[in-house]
Amino acid sequence: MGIIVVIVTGALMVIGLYWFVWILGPAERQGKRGVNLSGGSIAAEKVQDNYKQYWSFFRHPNEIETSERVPDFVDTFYDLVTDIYEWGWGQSFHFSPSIHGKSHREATRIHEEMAVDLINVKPGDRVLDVGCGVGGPMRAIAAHSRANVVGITINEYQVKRARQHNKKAGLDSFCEVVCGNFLQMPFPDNSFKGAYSIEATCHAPKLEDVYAEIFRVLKPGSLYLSYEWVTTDKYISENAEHVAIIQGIERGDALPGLRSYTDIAEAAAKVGFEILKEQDLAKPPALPWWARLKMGRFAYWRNHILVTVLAAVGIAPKGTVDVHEMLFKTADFLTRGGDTGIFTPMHMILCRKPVTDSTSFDYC
Ligand SMILES: C=C(CC[C@@H](C)[C@H]1CC[C@H]2C3=CC[C@H]4[C@H](C)[C@@H](O)CC[C@]4(C)[C@H]3CC[C@]12C)C(C)C
Ligand SMILES: C[S@@+](CC[C@H](N)C(=O)[O-])C[C@H]1O[C@@H](n2cnc3c(N)ncnc32)[C@H](O)[C@@H]1O
Repeated sequence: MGIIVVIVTGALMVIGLYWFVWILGPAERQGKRGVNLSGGSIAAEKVQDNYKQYWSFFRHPNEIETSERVPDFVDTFYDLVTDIYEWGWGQSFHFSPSIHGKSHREATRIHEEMAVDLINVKPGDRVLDVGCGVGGPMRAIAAHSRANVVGITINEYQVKRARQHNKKAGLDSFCEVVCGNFLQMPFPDNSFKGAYSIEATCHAPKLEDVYAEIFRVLKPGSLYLSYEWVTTDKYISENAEHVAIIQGIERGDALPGLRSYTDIAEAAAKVGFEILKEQDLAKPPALPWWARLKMGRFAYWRNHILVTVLAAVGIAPKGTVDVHEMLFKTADFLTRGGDTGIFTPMHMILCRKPVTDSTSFDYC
């Protein structure tokens, strides 16, 4: 009898310790804890309703390409997912190629630093981060380049989080965060010496519209780099499995219809950019960007149990379980997109705003 009590007590202590570490401990070494999951700026009791509205809107992404309501629903999406992303992924909301011998964190940073290295900015230059999330890339880029980075995101909650992180990292004098729509940016013409967007412009219903805005605010002669989400040349629109994978990615990531890799340079050229370079960074010899998603599978199950328990006891908002389940399924679609090679989240394009006779005077 005595031995059974000891074993049961020991087992309970181990389980308790496990939950303590995973509930109270942050998933990616820093950032969110499970007990702090929220619905962003949405009141806890409205999270489930907002999730339902989001889901019914994004059920048919191809049919909503022209909808003016897209930015509002993208905003709702980021209220719903921002805490879960930070908790389970970190402060950089994007993928990067895996690198032998380097951690995810290091690989992420290398991918971010490459973006700013390619746009040739100097210390003190004013650079625009289009769709900045909670600012993981912005901080890495400011620290690496000593440029002044201005980030824009449509989501108020992300602005709050990004400013907190900037301050905590001691980078608030280099990093500014603005809440706004990248389709109508609150910046004067010719006001930035460089711009980049990391896995963000895929949310624009029409790529030309956001590219035209970026073109407008850039100084002539300066460079813009983007990592785009696209279907590759392996995607066959008559293949039912391919279509299901792409639809799964669109629905779970608030995308108003994924574009083909051929659309990117076309959109950039249409608004006036010169194309300097275009490359799918996911192609071999790059190691799979989706390896991190695959490796996390066990953690997702654990997170699912955790979120269910936290929602049941009223710590996390009720709809958190639905949102987490949606992300769980999305991770699978993304992995299949990577395995089949029909999708890439890192189709890179590097462009320049040309210097014309009438504008050359502005570039100094
Ligand atoms: C660029 C975009 C976001 C890309 C990624 C940062 C996110 C895409 C899918 C997300 C996740 C899927 C599974 C989640 C898991 C179930 C949970 O337990 C922990 C968080 C996840 C790993 C989450 C993290 C972020 C993503 C990888 C899009 C929106 C354009
Ligand atoms: C997947 S996150 C990437 C964030 C950041 N680039 C990173 O890598 O961490 C996409 C970002 O684009 C922003 N976004 C989407 N649509 C937007 C719009 N219309 N205007 C401004 N920001 C937008 C989202 O709010 C979010 O911050």
